[in-house]
Amino acid sequence: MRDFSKLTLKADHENRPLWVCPDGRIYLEAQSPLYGPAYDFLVAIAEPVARPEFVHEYRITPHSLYAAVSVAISPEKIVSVLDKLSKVKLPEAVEDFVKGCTKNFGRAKLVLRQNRHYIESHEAGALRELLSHATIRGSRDDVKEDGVASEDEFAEGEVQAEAAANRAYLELEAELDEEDEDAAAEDPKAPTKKAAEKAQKTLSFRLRQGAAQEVKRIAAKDLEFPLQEEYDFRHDSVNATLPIDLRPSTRIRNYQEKSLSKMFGNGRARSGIIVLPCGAGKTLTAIVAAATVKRWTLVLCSNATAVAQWKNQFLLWTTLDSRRISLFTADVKDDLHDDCGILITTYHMVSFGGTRAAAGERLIQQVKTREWGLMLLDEVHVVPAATFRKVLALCNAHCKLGLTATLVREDNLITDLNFLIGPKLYEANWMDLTHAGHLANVQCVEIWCPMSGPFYREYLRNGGAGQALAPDVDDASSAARRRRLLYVLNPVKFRACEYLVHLHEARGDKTIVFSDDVYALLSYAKALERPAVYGATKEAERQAILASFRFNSAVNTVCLSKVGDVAIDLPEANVIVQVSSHFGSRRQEAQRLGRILRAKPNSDGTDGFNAVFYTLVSRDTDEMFYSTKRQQYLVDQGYTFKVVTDLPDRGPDSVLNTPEKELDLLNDVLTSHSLKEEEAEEKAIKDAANGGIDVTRRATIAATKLSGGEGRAYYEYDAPVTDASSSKKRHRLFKSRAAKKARTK
Ligand SMILES: Nc1ncnc2c1ncn2[C@@H]1O[C@H](COP(=O)(O)OP(=O)(O)OP(=O)(O)O)[C@@H](O)[C@H]1O
Repeated sequence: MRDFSKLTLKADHENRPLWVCPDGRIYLEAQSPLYGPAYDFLVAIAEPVARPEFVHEYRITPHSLYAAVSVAISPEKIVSVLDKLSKVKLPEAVEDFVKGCTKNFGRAKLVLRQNRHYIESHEAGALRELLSHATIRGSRDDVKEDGVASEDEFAEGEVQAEAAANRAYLELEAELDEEDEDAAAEDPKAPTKKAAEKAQKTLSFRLRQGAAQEVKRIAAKDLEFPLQEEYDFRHDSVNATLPIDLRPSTRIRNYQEKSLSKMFGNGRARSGIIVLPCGAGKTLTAIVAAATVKRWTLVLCSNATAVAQWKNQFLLWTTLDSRRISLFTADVKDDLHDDCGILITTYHMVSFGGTRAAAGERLIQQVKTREWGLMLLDEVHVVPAATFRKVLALCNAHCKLGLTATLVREDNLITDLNFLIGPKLYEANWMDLTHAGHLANVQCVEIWCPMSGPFYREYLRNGGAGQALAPDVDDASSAARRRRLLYVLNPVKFRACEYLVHLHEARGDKTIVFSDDVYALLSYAKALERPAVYGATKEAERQAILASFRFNSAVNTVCLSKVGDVAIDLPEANVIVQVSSHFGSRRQEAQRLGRILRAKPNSDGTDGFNAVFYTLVSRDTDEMFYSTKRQQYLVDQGYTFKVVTDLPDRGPDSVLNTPEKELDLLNDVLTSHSLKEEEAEEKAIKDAANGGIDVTRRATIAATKLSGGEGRAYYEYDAPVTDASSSKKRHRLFKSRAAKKARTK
């Protein structure tokens, strides 16, 4: 419990939009006339935590401050603007935190010259602090042979190396000491010519090949000394220029411009991450960055389909000659352009450690030895941490731009991204983009489906709702799988899905039925008589199904497995019916919603919504808990979930309209223990990513975290579950428990 009652309100607090709390939390009133400028400022200096309709929550963290300072917002400015916008007197703790966290920012830089990394600083003390860490010291290359570091100074050191391994460090130590002494001896009020020269002098030391990443990580994490990465591309006289310009018809939107202005703030290119919702145009934003830097550009995608899409987008938005774009995938290995060009490939193609064919080997050597001007990293949230690190260690780029829709991962690479790529440069607000018409206005609906009696009985026998496994069920993992199938194929849920598919087809909508479980997906597709695309679907068949969904008005529904979460482009889709989801993954939920986020004209004009995201959840099962957890990210972006407890079904027209058919389905579920479809799916997803991009990482979460409705916003339609009429729809086990509880009260 946080008590902020001692904050001192300013007299004119009504005119100010922020509450700044001593623990670094900031609350923004979204109705304030100053919302626009306050939002722009906050998004630059703090992390958005939740942005529902009326009050947004942000938090100042060392990373967010690092990002702010790297886009040239000084600590003094952060403090003064916060104070100006705050309704309360700025807490001292906040001021101290800002100053403490930012004291080292911008003091040293990591720069690339002739394909080698250097740490540069104007301050001797900064380099000494960095070199005080044994690993950084050990990562230092010989400083004398490159001639870049001020050789005279380093050579003047009086300390003799006692051990060969320590030699370079000791020399630098001595030089840095001398530099400090000189500086202290000078009168700060009347700087001499020598002092002025010294102030301009850039000290640097060179790092061993491949050590830059680790040095950056240690500097940021252990020494709280983030190394800035900037590329002065306009004055790069070493690397060739790429003849790339935007087409005259290309117009970028204001949020795309804003994100780019953070990247190119001072005429140099800064490394970092741009976070834009799915469908908001990350690709074009990155293409504009490439057209600004105009140097060798390496684009890394999560799979081969995305590689082809990127090439098309470069040709669509720019005047670049297609011969300057090379692709590197399992099937295509274009040579790099002789002069200057763009290479589009996948993370896996670069990180692959096995034996390559001659063409692949030749290309990868070029990738490794080239000094890339810009590296564009697509979908940074889905790449496995090890692959990511390997790719970044292999390729040297002056500037790295990461792109993502959701800066959430179920592993801890998110904090690592701050030093592997750079700080978050910009994060757009989903709701602002929706209101401006750049994204579809999506209505999120959760439909609670009671379990049918026989299915629930089996669910409990197999260990559902905290029950012990029935004596004849001995294999816990098969039981878990069976439980999952039982709630996914719950006949009530099936009929709800059938109803929605028919409803939206009649309205001329384009509907995607999503199921993570392939067995369930195929069962739904077969019963609904609609096409399905999943991991094992052959490429030609997949293309044919997706093309007919997009362009044939007679094919308005497609069933998709998790292969559809990334790199399947279906801009026409405006309805999602999610029948099965992968545990509690917030990222996957956001990505799925992203499939229907492309801006579209109102299809029916109801309530201003032009897309619907239905999640069907079997009541009183584990799915309820997972669903809450999954929705958290979207709730934080301002989406509200309407809960519907009583959806009509197709009655006698349903394909599951008799108890006998339900029992047949139950029988199928109970006899289908095999995991082979799931294994085939995993393999196909990996193959699609050229062997190894894990898009299905499972979350390991404490059970307690699954149970709370923390921060969840929803409206319940129809009768609330606690009222007497709704208890009729409850499963009898819960009814008898509720009755027992009532009796004991
Ligand atoms: N400035 C713009 N002007 C016109 N169209 C744009 C603009 N920016 C993006 N678009 C269009 O918006 C659509 C979505 O763009 P894009 O595929 O880059 O989005 P994304 O953010 O990468 O989405 P996803 O995460 O789903 O891949 C594309 O059809 C693109 O052509």
